[in-house]
Amino acid sequence: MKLQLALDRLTWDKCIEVLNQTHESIDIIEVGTGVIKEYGMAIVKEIRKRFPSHQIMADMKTCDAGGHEARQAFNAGADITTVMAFSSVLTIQDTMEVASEYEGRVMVDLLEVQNREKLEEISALNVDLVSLHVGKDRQKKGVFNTEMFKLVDGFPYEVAVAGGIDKNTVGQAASGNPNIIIVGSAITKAENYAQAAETIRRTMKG
Ligand SMILES: O=C([C@H](O)CO)[C@H](O)[C@H](O)COP(=O)(O)O
Repeated sequence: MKLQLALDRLTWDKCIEVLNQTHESIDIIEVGTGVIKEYGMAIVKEIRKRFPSHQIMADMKTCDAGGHEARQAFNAGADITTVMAFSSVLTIQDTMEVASEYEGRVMVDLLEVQNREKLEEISALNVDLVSLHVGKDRQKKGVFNTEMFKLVDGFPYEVAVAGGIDKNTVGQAASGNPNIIIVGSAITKAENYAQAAETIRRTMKG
């Protein structure tokens, strides 16, 4: 089970500061959508340069122009890019094709998806990695909970989970045995980033 740190709503310097203090506790660095909107692919390139042995996910949250956006992410040094499950199948297909050209991966973000038909539809596109995700705004009504695993039950996907997970809830999230646990604010808003990341990592490993 891997720990992915999501860098969201942070300045360039703060992203680097948080990573300098947490890199030993995390497996995957997520360059968040808002950070990419602020600084473009330059920040993905910078993080690639500074952390050459970490996996990097560019959270592009692509919903159209899949091929183009995937190319942007992989050219900048990302290993994984994201595409929204509600996008056209053609967008997901184009994203997948470019990923295979770069030997990269695609995480399909299931934000707001509630029906398993969508899961059937994307499995025909060779998608192998999805995220069960409670979005930032939706978190006002509740964070990630284990009921959400039902959506992917029986499908062969690798699964990531995200949405307000912290040191108190990471054990519960880990109980569903996801492949990746994504944590953002619980680390980036902590007083001591290193300690917060290490506590979460130790708790999820049981
Ligand atoms: O993708 C994310 C979300 O849409 C924020 O823009 C986050 O990376 C994900 O939700 C994890 O962050 P936290 O919810 O702060 O743990």
